[in-house]
Parts: sequence; C-alpha cells; structure tokens
Amino acid sequence: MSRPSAKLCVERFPNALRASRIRPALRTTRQQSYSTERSITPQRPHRSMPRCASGRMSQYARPEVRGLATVAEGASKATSSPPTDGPMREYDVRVEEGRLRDDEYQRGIIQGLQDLFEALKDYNPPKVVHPDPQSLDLQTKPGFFGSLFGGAKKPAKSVVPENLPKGIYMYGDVGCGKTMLMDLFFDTLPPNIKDKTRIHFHNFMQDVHKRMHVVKMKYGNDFDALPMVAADIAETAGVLCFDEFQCTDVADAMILRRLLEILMSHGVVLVTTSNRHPDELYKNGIQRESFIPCINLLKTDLTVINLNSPTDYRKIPRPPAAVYHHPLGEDAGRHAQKWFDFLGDPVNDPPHADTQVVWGREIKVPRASGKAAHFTFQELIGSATGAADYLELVRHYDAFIVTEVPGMNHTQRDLARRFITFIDAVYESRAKLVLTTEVPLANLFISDADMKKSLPEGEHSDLSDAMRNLMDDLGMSVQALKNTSIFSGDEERFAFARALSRLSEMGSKEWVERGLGLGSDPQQNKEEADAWKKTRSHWSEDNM
Ligand SMILES: Nc1ncnc2c1ncn2[C@@H]1O[C@H](COP(=O)(O)OP(=O)(O)OP(=O)(O)O)[C@@H](O)[C@H]1O
Repeated sequence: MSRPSAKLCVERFPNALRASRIRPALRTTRQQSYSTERSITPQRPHRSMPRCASGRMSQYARPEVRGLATVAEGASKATSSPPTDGPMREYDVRVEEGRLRDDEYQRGIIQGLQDLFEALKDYNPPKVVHPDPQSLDLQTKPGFFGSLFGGAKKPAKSVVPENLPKGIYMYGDVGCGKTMLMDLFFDTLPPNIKDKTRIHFHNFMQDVHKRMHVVKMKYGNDFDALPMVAADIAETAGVLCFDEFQCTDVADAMILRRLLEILMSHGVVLVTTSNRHPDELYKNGIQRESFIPCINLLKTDLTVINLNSPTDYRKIPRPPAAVYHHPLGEDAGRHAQKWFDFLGDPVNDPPHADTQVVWGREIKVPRASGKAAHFTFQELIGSATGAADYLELVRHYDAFIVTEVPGMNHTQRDLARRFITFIDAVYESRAKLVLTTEVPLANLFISDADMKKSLPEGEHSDLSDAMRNLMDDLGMSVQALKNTSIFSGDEERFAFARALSRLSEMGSKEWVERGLGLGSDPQQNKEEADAWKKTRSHWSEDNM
C-alpha cells in the first residue's frame, strides 16, 4: 500500500499544536457522564423524539443543516461528580500540559466563567412550578404577528428571580475558542448543579418548536404552549449552555424573548457563545423591532463578553498534511487514489459501489473501501442532497475523498451551501477529508474577480502578489469573504468563513493523523486511536 506516510510521519508538533486533541478529550470526559444523561423533557416522550440504542431520548438526533455541531452536546445529571476548582484551574492545567496555548484574551473570558462558577457553588435552582394548563388557553385567536410576539390575550410577564446568578453571553470571531471555553465551563460545573445541558442552539430551537407543536396538538392552536415547554426544559437544566446562539428566522424570533425569560424565571442559568454581539442579532429580520426586547434581555440579564482574540486557532500553522490538492489533472487523480488506498482498506475490502439509506431514500456511494468513501464533487454535491444525507454518510464512513471540486461563485450558491453543509458534517463528526480542487482553497468560495472587487481601492494594481499571498493564507480570504457582497446575508458569510476556517483545521497533520496510529509511541498511538474512535462512535450514537 502506498501510504503518504513520509508527509505524515514528521516529528510530533510542539505542545500548543496538540490542542486539537482538546475536543476529543472533552468528549471523552463528558462521555463518562453520559451514562446518567437524560432528555431535557423526560416526562413526556413522544414519537417525534428518536431514541438512541441505549434507550435514552436523544434531542440531538436530528439531521439538521447548521445543527450539525452536535458532537459535544450533552445533558447530564451530575449525581456524584467530584468537586472541581472551576474553569480557571482547568485552563491552567491544560496550558501546563501543553494542550492549550496560553491566551490572555481567553483568560479574560475564563475569569468571567470562573466568577459564575463561584456563584453557582452556592446556588440551588428552585423547584420548577409547572403552569396550570387551564391558565394557558389564550381563548381569543390572535392575529399572526400578534401571536408571534405576544398574542391578543397577553401572557403574564415572567419575573427573573433576584438570586439568579447572571449568565454569560460570549461572542467573538470564528475559531477564537468560544466553544472550547464554554465546554471547559460545562465540564467543570460544581457538583451541586445536578442538571446541566449543553446543546447547539439551532438544535435546541428545533426541539422547542417540536415540543410546542406536540403541546398544541394536545390542547389546541389557541393554547399558549411556551410556558409548558419552558417549564419542562427548566426541570432538567439548571444550567443551559448554548453553542452558536443566533436568530435567523421569524419563528425563533417570535418566541425567543419569552422563552429565555421563562427559563430564567424558573432559575435556569444561561451561558451562550455567538459570533455576534446581541445588537447584531437578527439584523434585517422580519419584524426586527419586535425582537429588540429579546436583545435587551440578553444585554441586561446576561453578562455580555467579547472574546476579541485575534487568533483563529484553526489556522495556527501546522505541518501540511497535504490532504488538499489543486489544480485538477492527472496529479490530482493520483493524489486522490493514494489517499483512498491509505484511508480505505483495499486489501480486505476492495473498492466497490455502496448504498446507504436515509429516510427510505438511497444514497449512492460510487466507491467505498473499508471506512473510506470516494466521490466526485458532482456525485456528492451535484444532486439534491442535504444535511440528512451527509449525516448518514459521516455515520458510516470515517474518511471522504472528494474530487473535482470546482471554484464556486455567486451563481453557484446552492452548490456552495450544500458543500458547506457537507464540510460541517465532516468536521463535527471528526472524520477526515481529502479534496482535489480546481482552485486554491482560498478561492473556493470567492473568485479572483470577486476578491478584486472586495479589496479596497488602490490595492488592485498589485493584485497578483496579493492573490498569491491569499492563496497561502486563508485568513485573508476569510476577511475578504466578510467584506464581499456576493453572499446574501451575514449568517451566510459567517457560514462561509467558518467553512474555510474548518477546512484549514481539517487539513492539519494533527487532524489527519488522529486515530491512525502513526506516532512513534505505540501506547500513545493506542490511546489516541481509542479516543478518536470513542469520539466518532459517540457522535454517531447522538446522531442516530
Ligand atoms: N488556547 C487554545 N490553544 C490551542 N487550541 C485552541 C485554543 N483555544 C481554542 N483552540 C482550538 O481551536 C479550535 C477552534 O476553537 P472553537 O471551536 O472553540 O472556536 P469558536 O470560537 O467556537 O469557533 P466558531 O465560532 O467557528 O464555532 C478548536 O479545535 C479548539 O480546541
């Protein structure tokens, strides 16, 4: 087998670069508490809530587009967790062990999280009082927008208890470590916090809407379902951590303020990450003015902290693992084949066509071998595939070789969106990705011409130099993406920027080698392989 090992088996990288092991480490830790994990609404299971093999209800088990960040999610009941010293001590330990870089900006946030940890040590969430269904019948049917933001018969205002520790809303640019910090906080919560949930915000909102639907099916459309749903959630989440808080549609906007307010009125402490300041949420959204109270609530009832770290950790220079190749041509073909041989199992499982099934629909896998799948871009992204298909694929395969990826501009937005959804699925599942691309990665989602347009006046003349640098520097490309007008909205721009950032991380030696047993220390190889496999199987289980 022609393994590209010469490129991979270079020396182990210095301490800080081992940081991408942080996520598996976190998940392994959290996995220990999964045995006691339970749904955020255990009382009333319903059919739309799939169950995992273990029998526990999985609110993370849905195939969603941006809801793919489900890997590190958990809801747990800390029955006998050992005492912890909180996130600051844990951060110090990880820095000392070389698993994290010491980052003064992150320390600022950690201090805020540590203060909250101290406040939580003496905090016991009150017993949740469930509303009486009779009091929630709105009787008179409100108009559409009336119902969105309050209803004809105004529901009573929820009161946030005075002793509720103030939660945290942290925001900052992509890849600067927000999720890592929140996970650190989540993993070190004091043991008196018996119930805690960490969930991607998108998944959470989908779950809320589903629950509202179920309640309305039972009590009728005029029924004010939110207080019931919120009480159910509060019942099992004294601390609720959201990753990637955002508001992109009116259905969320219409219920968010009340939902958060009711949760807090039940004593739920909220901690959230986001790419933007509350004032920037739901920009240009329908009825945005009605969303302002939600923004005000976030600003007044949570401590808003900006992680203005200039570092995108996904882009820290790492030895190139050469998983990406451009331009297309014979070399690209050889590159793809070499990786397919390496990541697949050609001896025991020669390449063959395979089929996976999602929701009764077949997904054709033109070439599969062992745990590797090999597609052309057209085969994978060209047809009307979506998040559900990609989730199914990443559950079955550990590695993807995607060839002939074209450069995409604003006329191929749909393709670009689908490809980003696929990248998200691969990233979240910690699978491996090999690409052959028509253009350098930096130009995947933005052509030279668009780049030129997005560069400030005066820099056009030496564009070729700039372009050459940009090709080697995804960071510039991300900046350009943010400035360009070819993407229809901020959310989309962030998604594109994040995809580039993630591609950069997935191209690292660290990422590629994980779990492959290529290091010189067999014991460490085994531990790493076990941790990686655990992460992958845990991910699959949560996405069944
Ligand atoms: N101090 C650090 N040292 C080393 N690696 C780090 C550090 N902080 C974060 N990382 C790593 O950088 C990567 C990106 O971090 P993380 O996902 O937390 O960023 P983020 O701000 O949530 O990004 P996004 O907004 O795109 O979701 C992760 O692999 C994380 O483990």
